[in-house]
Amino acid sequence: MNSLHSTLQELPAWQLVGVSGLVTLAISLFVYGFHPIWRYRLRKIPGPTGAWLRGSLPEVLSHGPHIMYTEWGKKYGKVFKYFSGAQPVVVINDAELARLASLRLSTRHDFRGPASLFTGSEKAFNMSGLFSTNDKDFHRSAKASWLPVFNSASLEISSKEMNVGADRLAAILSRAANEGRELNIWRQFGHMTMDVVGSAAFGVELRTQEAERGMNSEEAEKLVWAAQTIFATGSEKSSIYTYPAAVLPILNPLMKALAYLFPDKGIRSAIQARQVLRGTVGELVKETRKAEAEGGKKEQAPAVSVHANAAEGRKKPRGVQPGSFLSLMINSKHSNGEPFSDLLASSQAFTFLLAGYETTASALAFTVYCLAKSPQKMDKLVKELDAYGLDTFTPGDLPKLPYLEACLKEAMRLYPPGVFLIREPLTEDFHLQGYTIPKGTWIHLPVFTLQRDSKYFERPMEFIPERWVEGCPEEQSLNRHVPGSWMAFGEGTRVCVGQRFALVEAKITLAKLFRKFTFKLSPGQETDEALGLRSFFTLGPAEGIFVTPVQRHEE
Ligand code: HEM
Repeated sequence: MNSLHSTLQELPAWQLVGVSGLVTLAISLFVYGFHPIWRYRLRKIPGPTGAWLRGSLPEVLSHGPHIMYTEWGKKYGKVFKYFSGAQPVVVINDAELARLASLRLSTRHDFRGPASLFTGSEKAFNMSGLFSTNDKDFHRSAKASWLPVFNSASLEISSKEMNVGADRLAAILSRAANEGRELNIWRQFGHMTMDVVGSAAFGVELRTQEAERGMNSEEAEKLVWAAQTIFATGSEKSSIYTYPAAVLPILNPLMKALAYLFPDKGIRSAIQARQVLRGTVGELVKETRKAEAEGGKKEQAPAVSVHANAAEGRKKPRGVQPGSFLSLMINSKHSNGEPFSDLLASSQAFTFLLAGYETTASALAFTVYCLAKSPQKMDKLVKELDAYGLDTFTPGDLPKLPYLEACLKEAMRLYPPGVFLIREPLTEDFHLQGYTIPKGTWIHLPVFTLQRDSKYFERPMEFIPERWVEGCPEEQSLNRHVPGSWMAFGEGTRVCVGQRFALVEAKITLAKLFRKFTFKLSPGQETDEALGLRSFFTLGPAEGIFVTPVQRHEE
């Protein structure tokens, strides 16, 4: 000690200042790494301590929130906290409280992947979609602009495109069935939903499905790649620059500069994927504007991947025509009467494409997965469809198929495409039944965990569609009907705007496919672990879901 003292005394003053500066910095960093202020503010909420600086981010990244939230829920109860790097997160693991939070909070935190390092117009584009925006006025006018696409008359029109999409998929499945070949149904549904979004929303035939390779399939394949990449590069581990910014936010400007100057693979892919999607959508917006200026000829003028619009030649129905989503956006106005800019209109279309594609594909693939594992339930569904007897469906047919609805709802209970709902009180602390959650805390409502909780569902890990069929004994005995215990589409002002569209699309597809096929699950995928279930915000299998379709009737 004495020798340290004398060494310090011998140092010139400037070196002494430098050393004390470094020591102070090291001590501050050391203390900061425990996040004492946040820990104090959230002291009444239990949760894992986590590692210095990184908190529990490594566990969440490596196992996925679906596993960690379930594990922590068992240990810490109905409200718990953890640190995602420097960021405090409160998880509300109670159905009724979670529902209350989703109803009362209308702002979300943004994601942390490469997109969090974007600046300028790229950032503005990213933050202006209906999902990402936190501007309440803009959100209200944007949501109102979206809604006509999902009213009954519009869905009636879109359902034609949905039937076409499912027919194309059936053609692919027929080939596989004839060859006794397995295929990745998750991937196939991904292509189909991309096609449906393309035609129903933009009046464009993307033709991503393999049986229908059109002249634009390469371009469409790029779109699928781009959408997948945006989902895949959403987390902190996608780039070397995102993790440091998550644990030490002070490094954010430096990481932004480095990512700009020396982009790594994660940043490059994220930028490239956005460029592909923005380019496509931007062109569509331009074409739509041009067609509108020329006098409403839009329907003949989709910009890219143009094939004859499948909906051409119909009588004029009342709903929104395929492709008119963009016209709606272009003609939308802010609450002060100002029209949406091209950037805002494009950002909505970009959101439509992203939000409407993987979620619906996963819901479909997991329904086939659950049914393939439960031949008796599959048989019951097939019988319901055969008794109904149709091969082409309109939205009006769907309420007459209660078991179909129950199968989809039950699969989405076990495998909700969105693992948790996201909220953040931005401007003031949030008070929830005795808990005070300071503004700036991320709030997660763990849909996956709640929907598998034995508090709300008897035999929660079993696929029992009957718990959703009104009047079935299981509906009473296995389902406690607690509000908030099934929230696969969210709740409140931020509830999924595409819910009706997704349900019509998924039901029509399942109805058409199970009229023609049953499915055999390839071995080695029977459990979540074997499937390599992974999650970040969305839930999916590691590689896919592999099934062999079996033709029900001779072709
Ligand atoms: C099975 C399919 C789908 C599932 C499971 C799903 C799920 C969700 C969830 C959980 C949310 C967040 C809700 C909340 O925070 O309360 C959401 C929001 C959203 N979804 Fe979906 N979604 C699906 C299909 C679609 C489709 C087909 C579209 C578009 C056509 C779409 C567009 C959106 C948009 C724009 C939002 C943000 C709404 C807002 O913030 O106001 N979704 N979705």
